[in-house]
Amino acid sequence: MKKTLFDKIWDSHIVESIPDGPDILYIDQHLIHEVTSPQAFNELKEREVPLFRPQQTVATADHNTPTENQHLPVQDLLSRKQLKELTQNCEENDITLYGLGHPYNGIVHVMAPELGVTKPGMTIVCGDSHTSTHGAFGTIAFGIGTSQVAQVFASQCLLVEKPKKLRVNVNGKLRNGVLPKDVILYIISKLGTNSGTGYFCEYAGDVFENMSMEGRMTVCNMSIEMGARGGMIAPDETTFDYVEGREFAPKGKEFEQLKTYWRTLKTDEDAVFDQEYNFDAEDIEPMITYGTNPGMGIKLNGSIPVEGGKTNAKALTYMGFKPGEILLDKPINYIFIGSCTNSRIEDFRTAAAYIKGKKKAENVNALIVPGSRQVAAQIEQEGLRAIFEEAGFTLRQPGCSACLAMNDDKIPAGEYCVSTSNRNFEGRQGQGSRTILASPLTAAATAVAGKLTDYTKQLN
Ligand SMILES: CC(C)[C@H](C(=O)O)[C@@H](O)C(=O)O
Ligand code: SF4
Repeated sequence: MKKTLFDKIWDSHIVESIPDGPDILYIDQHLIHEVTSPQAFNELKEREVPLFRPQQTVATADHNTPTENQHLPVQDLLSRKQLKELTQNCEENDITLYGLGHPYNGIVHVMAPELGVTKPGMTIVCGDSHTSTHGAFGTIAFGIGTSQVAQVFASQCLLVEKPKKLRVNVNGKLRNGVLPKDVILYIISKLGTNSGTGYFCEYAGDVFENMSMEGRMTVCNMSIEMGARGGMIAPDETTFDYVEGREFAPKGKEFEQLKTYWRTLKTDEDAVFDQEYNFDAEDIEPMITYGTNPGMGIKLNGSIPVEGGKTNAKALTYMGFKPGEILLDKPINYIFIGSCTNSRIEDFRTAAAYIKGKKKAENVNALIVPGSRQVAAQIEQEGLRAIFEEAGFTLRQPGCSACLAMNDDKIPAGEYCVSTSNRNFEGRQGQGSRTILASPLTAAATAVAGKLTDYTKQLN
């Protein structure tokens, strides 16, 4: 039978299949962070079950971590306690931890790929919904709940129902100034936040084939925002080149052998999907969201839909917008370039290229937060820090930061923030804060103009 990329990886990881029931799936790599691991460790302790394969788990601290003075003891008591707990749990269970201050520390979905922990053909889980990011490498990667974290700790396996299969094809050539973030915001705005429920999504077509790994990660990251369990892109030469030479990537002959296997990881022609959607690259323009879920997206120079039902009315009240309103030229006081969606080096290169020689507007607080220590180091090496600082942007240390305000980086109530993160839920960036999701280029241009602005006119 013809198989999809998803089938190939899934089927090769089945330890046992329960007839008409779930599969027991082998998990190659478990990633953990401070927020969703403590209960799972406690469960193991209570039941006196040892960790089965600690060498297949990697830990980082990212959600609660401060983005300033990371060399000092953490000020916030709750965060300090949680980080200490993570350290202790990792020590007691022989788990490698790249904690705060470690050169490999960063947001879990940024540091694992850049270290070569994430590789094609794997199964990867983490107690975090945006684990879908790793699907960019042609892996089956998805978020799990805390009790499942304990299950993986104890058995390196997961009891899980095989999801249905969905494919989103985008063909053609993207317009100038349209970034991967615009592509995924466009897809979600067209399909809605529930379209992926029960499915695992494969992204296919010219647009993804021509995308960098950073771009592919941005796209796969937001799969969960259309309800999909995960998203993936077939690995190709772009993927292999990215993985090659990374710290934990296989080397030499082993790498070459793996590459031969990885090349087989693509959907067979004529393989059947349960659902399929097609889009034209030429139709995609820079996107922003106007509401309180990531599906409420419009073109940067478009207008808010007039018809939208109750959710829309509630969302618009929260956002302080009106049906039919055009958001271009709307004054914005905060921008945030960061989060596991857009905090990789390419995102900062794009922003810096636009910002270079310009200044942020007086009214704007512009926050730049790299996804990892390695990205921070690259920003330094490539001279991007000077560009950001001369333009009046604030460059901080790595972490989830203002993506979810579990730390000190919060957007004040009532303020708009053009943010490169993935969620615009009520209060997501701080109580009463209003998030407008966008690409790093839209965020950078907003900071310079002090308002939402159509930067495409400035591009040549
Ligand atoms: C804290 C964590 C459980 C959560 C997630 O699962 O996504 C967070 O990362 C988020 O983005 O909301
Ligand atoms: S950056 Fe945001 S979306 Fe990503 S893991 Fe952290 S909190 Fe979740």
